[in-house]
Amino acid sequence: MAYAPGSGSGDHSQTVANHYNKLEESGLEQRSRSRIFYLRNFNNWIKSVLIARTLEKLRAKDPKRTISVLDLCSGKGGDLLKWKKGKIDNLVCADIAATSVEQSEIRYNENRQREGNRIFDAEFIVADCTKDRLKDKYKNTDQTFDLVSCQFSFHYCFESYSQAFMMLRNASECLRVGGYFIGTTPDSNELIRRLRKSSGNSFGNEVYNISFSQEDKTNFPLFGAMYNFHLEGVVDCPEFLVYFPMLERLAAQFGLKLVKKWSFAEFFKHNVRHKESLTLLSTMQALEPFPSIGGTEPMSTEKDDYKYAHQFLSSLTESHSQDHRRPLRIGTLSQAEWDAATIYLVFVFEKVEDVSPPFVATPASQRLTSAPPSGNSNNDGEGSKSGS
Ligand SMILES: C[S@@+](CC[C@H](N)C(=O)[O-])C[C@H]1O[C@@H](n2cnc3c(N)ncnc32)[C@H](O)[C@@H]1O
Repeated sequence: MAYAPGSGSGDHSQTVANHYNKLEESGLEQRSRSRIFYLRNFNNWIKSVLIARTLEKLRAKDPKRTISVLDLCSGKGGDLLKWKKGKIDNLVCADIAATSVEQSEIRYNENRQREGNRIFDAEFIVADCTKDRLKDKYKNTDQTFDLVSCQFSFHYCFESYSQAFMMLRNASECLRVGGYFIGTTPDSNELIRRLRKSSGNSFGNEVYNISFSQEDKTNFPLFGAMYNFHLEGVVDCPEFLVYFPMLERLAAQFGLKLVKKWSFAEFFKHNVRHKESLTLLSTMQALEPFPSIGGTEPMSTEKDDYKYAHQFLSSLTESHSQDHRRPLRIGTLSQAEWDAATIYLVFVFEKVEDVSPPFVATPASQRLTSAPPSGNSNNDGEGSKSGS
């Protein structure tokens, strides 16, 4: 199987913007009734931990430093609270969906009022982060960042080489040396592995579905490898495979070096050992109580969806003393939600040098010989891996 050079077949940015603009903001009550209530909370937990750990790393290097953040594709401001908890000083949010940007600005202003102005300063920009140069849009012409975050959105830029180039330019151009570029995005190896296991051109379950329009399961273009992603009640739009070795290569041109890449499963296992992250897991209701708490129905009606939780609980019960009064209860995700969560990976790049970016974009794809992903999930581990 090979990745072939490609430049993307069409412009889907507007389709994506329209989709997110139309998306209603759901209230807490509505969210808690959603089939993916715990999945959404789990994804939020991943982001919270990633953000908190990265801010810790920045502060360990220089405790007194003020912290400026760029949130690329910031959406409706779902991470505003995380930035507040992280006690950052400045935030710039940019997103293509004008309605979302407006909603996030309102949310920020309400928050600022409640806090008597004692929260970070913020700026909100409507922009296509894959086509517009953000440096030209910041209020502060000398703007620099310590952290750039791109959550659940980076994949949109792999529509074409020039879009990926601009996204990385935006991510790195104002990032200071020693700063980090962090994000979450689908793992193309995992998507292709699941696609190949399926009999047709799509796969999924009751909470998510991914369908490819191309018939060929062996060759994918480096850019513009499109699939439709459907997540129950939240997302239904075109996305693009991010071939990670290509991302690393492009990032290197902008002075960004991969520090770490984890699958969500690895990230969870690693961070759940951390006391604060464990506490946060329960505060954020990121896992479903099993067995369910009196009177509440389990999220999934499929008994098999809790097979592993059941086995784990039985093993605990056997080793647990019999005289306790409260029933043993653990946290889990239904299998369908876990399968949707484990499509994703977490990445952390560090800006290691200020480079003059190659502003004339010679498609690196032209220079990349076929570089097959192994078809194995989570196999790249730590550090960088060349794509050719
Ligand atoms: C799944 S949402 C994630 C939002 C936010 N980062 C979060 O984690 O809550 C994807 C976001 O990417 C934005 N987006 C998609 N393509 C974009 C582009 N080309 N430029 C800027 N934003 C884009 C969408 O408008 C949407 O708000």
